[in-house]
Amino acid sequence: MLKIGNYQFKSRLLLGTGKYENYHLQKKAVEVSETEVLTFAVRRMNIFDADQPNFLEMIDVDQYTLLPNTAGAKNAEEAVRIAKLAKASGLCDMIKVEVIGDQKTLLPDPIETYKASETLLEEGFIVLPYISDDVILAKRLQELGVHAVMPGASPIGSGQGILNPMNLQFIIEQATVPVIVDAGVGTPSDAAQAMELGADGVLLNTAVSGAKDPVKMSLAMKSAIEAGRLGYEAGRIPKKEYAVASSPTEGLSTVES
Ligand SMILES: CC(=O)[C@@H](O)[C@H](O)COP(=O)(O)O
Repeated sequence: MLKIGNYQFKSRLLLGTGKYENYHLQKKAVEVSETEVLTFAVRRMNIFDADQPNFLEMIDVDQYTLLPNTAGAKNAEEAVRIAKLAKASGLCDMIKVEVIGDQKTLLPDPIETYKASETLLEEGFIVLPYISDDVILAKRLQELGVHAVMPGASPIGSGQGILNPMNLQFIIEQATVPVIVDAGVGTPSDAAQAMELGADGVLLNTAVSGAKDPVKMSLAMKSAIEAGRLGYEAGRIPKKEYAVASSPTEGLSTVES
């Protein structure tokens, strides 16, 4: 079970809701993923305009936890405003804090993310900050009281996979809250790697929405995350420098020639 604040999820895959070719394809991709959490950018979705098409109308919203995110915010003040708007509209009290500090790399601003998280915690939100794979920032945020940390594998939408597995491992080793690897996952093996490292979950969007066959990729991601988690729980064998025979050679009668 993935536990974030007072929420519990069987699935460890969290899906974004942007950039699909059409809503029908998206609906199918979401269904096969068996995700329980869908994140969406409050500012970019037409949730406040009844005349505009809205993906949420396509699905049974009661089946999902809708995780609003503050994408589009450039500072803490904007992120807090977006989060409050989402909460006031009756959406989830969980918020993915996303404050982008640079439009070219789309990397999160650590200082504004920290400030926004602090205010939102004071306001009673369940706070999930999206951060770079910064070990110390993850530690400081969890000391602040956030409910999960969401380090990026690589830049949003880049599909480059986990660029610094050592940093992720350090974040996971010291974690007292769930670690959700968020952004940059390109392939099922990236997602499996995150889970094998001990991540509690993976949030992804582009790898599925941009795939040639999003429905198939969604299924592949689901399987990879489950396999990676199983592998982590099973415990990998230690790496050795030299070969060790797989078949036991001791205690066997030797065949003389
Ligand atoms: C949907 C969402 O929240 C994105 O900001 C997220 O970070 C996903 O990134 P990818 O598109 O790289 O999976």
